[in-house]
Amino acid sequence: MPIPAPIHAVVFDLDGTLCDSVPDLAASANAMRAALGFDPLPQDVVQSYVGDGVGVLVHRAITADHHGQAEQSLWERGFSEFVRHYHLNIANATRPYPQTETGLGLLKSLGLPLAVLTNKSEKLAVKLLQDLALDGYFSMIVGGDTLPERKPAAEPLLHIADVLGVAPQNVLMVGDSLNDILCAKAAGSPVVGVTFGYGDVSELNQNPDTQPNAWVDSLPEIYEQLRLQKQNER
Ligand SMILES: O=C(O)COP(=O)(O)O
Ligand SMILES: [Mg+2]
Repeated sequence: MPIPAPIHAVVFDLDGTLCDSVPDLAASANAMRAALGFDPLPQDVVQSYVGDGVGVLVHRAITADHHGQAEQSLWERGFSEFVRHYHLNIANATRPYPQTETGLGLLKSLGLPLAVLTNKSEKLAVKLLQDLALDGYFSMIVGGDTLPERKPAAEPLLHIADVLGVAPQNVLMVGDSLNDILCAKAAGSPVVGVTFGYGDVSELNQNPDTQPNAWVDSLPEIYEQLRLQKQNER
């Protein structure tokens, strides 16, 4: 399925879209669990806890349950231990996906402003993008605590569209998970899913409400589609 034209700006999710951050998130979740006296969790279990920000990740990692709510004082100890450890180790093993930099460079060559919209806190997102040397590609970085609401709400994407001066229907959201797709649909923006992230592609495809406009296996595929769009506009 083609991406609806015209696209005047592209907004990227971070974890599972621009970079594989699960190894460091799992290491920090397990450092936190060790500090609280709990056994470590496997990396794929921690992966299933990613996408709603660090506060929710800490609840899930303490209770070892996707829907779990830790007791308040335990959560506070866990949260401060997680953030302390993660801040120091945020880019130990986290790397951009193989085609991330190529894709961002190609999209910038089309003259499109690029932004990041993540549920990570803004401070951690900025640090991670700086440590991965990706920050220079983006005109804006919006985190889960930048505004009163975070993904899947439309607010942060509408805010980015507003600041960039682009109508929401001309902003393309690129993400790996349900929250990215729901946020884009709520904002009235087209959305592309990446098949290499943490979302479940077949589950998301089962329902039109959670299905993106298109799927790609790499970011340069988005460039190819937008380049053809631009050619056809001339
Ligand atoms: O859960 C998080 O901390 C962030 O996840 P996201 O970058 O995919 O929004
Ligand atoms: Mg993601």
